[in-house]
Amino acid sequence: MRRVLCARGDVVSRQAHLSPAVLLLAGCAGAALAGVAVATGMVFGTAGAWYVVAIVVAGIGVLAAAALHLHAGAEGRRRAGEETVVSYLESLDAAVRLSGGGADRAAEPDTTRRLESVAVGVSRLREIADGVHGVEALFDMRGRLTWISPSIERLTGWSPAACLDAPDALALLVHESDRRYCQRMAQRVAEGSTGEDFEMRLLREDGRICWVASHWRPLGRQGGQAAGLRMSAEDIQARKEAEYKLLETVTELRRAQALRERYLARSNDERQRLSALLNVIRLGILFMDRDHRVLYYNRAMLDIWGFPPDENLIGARDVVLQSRVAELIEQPEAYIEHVDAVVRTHVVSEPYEVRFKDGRIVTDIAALVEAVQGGRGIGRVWIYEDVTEQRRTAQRLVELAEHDPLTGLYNRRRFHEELDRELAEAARRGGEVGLVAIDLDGFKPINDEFGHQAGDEVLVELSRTVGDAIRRNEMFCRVGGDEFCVLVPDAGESELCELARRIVELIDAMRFGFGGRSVGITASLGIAIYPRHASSAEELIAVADQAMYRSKSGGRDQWTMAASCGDESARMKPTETDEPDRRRED
Ligand SMILES: Nc1nc2c(ncn2[C@@H]2O[C@H](COP(=O)(O)OP(=O)(O)OP(=O)(O)O)[C@@H](O)[C@H]2O)c(=O)[nH]1
Repeated sequence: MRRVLCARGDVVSRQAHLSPAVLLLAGCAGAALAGVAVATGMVFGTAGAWYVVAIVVAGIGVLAAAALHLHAGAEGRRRAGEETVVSYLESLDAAVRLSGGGADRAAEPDTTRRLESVAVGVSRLREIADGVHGVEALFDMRGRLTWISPSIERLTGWSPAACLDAPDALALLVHESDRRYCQRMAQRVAEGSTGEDFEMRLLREDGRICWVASHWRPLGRQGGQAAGLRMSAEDIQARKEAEYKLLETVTELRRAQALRERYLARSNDERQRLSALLNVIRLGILFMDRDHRVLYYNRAMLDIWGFPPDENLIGARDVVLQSRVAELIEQPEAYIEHVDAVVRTHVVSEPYEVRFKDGRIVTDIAALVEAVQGGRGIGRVWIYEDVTEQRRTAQRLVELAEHDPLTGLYNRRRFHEELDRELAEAARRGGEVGLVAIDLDGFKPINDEFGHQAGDEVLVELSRTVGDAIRRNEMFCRVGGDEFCVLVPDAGESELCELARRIVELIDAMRFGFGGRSVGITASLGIAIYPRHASSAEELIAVADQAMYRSKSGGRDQWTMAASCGDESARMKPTETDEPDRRRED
């Protein structure tokens, strides 16, 4: 007899089939008795009577066999019923224990009361089975579903009946990706494992997926052999969705983190490259944030402002920096004023020259650092450049361009510039400008006789001697080989004559020792005054030269004042009658 716990929790006892062997045995017994009766009738000759007896006996035999079999069937059913009852009692015990009942009821001897209890227990079991939240399912050892809780319908949409009718309940209910694993777990339990816990996906009737936490347990294992398998499944879809969401969030976070790290690494690389670049350039770079605190600086900045190479200025306020550098520069107040003015503007500042006490010259330029998204600037960048060398080089170039390299006096180029400027100024103010032209007498013979070096010496010494006699507002220039001139602003005739006289005397007094001999030299001078003698620079030079030539032609070692503008002949060409102003004092 086979017992099946169906979906409603009913016990269905199937009628035992009449065993053919029993019927055969009973028939044989009846036939044997009939045979004995026939044989007896034949022997004793009372065949008709014995036939009747035989038939009766055979009938009795068959009836006896049938009675015996029926008795045996009833006994089997009784035993099976007892087994069922015992099984349910066990379940009931468990149910009663679950529902808080005492164990003593099971010990009551009265069978009726026990059966009533069994009925109550069965009813409770049904309630429990119907009301379980998770899915409970029983399988036989061949893997066939024998019962499943109604909750399967809520979970999957499949009714219990549909599950029971399915040829393979696991194929119906379990997602194909997890099916083999589920079967493997069941197999392990069938082979002796006490239980297997795992998670799997159920396939809903509508095609969607539902995650469950599953447990395979052996059912009624006796002597190591399980009577069936029980599968429990708890709906964990919400948890799985939360896990998925969490996983997605974590994945998203990881992706964002990886992205951030990649950008950070790239940004660090960029910063390193920029820092390397900024550290090799000679410009001092200083970034101040919008709160006037140091944000970044390079090595050159430390160097320019005299900070030690390991100085940490990050976060230092601008006023602190200013107080640190104030003692290094020549006009700290003016510089601080300049900085204050710059930070009030939003434009790129004009280069500002800072002079250091040690002679260095540094320029600064500042610009607002705009925010990427506009709005307020995020700080200010200051760029410092030590221009000391540049200035020195420029100064040297200017000197070379404006000075005579041998004597250091201003050269012809600078003389012309200065002459134009002075004439313009005199014209504007209605003043006068005097020009004294000087040409050495007999310089060539010194070169020829004592060498070029000796000539140079004469030129240098003369420049120094005459230069010492020149006032600060006067300009002494070398305009040719042995030609010089003095530009005298705001000078009257008498002053110019006095100057010429002094120069003639100074040169005349000079002595040089060449070749063991004492050698002297003289000069011829000509004086012209703007605008009295000329109306332009070129004309003034020409008039002064003419006066100078008159000094030469008049015997040298003397000076000559140019004739007045009205005296045409005096300005054009000296003649015998053009007596130069000999004002030379011996
Ligand atoms: N040593 C030297 N000689 C120079 C330099 N520049 C020009 N000279 C020479 O100066 C001389 C100038 O010529 P002149 O003015 O005719 O010589 P001078 O003998 O003074 O003639 P007068 O003016 O007529 O007396 C030339 O011999 C040039 O070679 C220089 O830088 N150094």
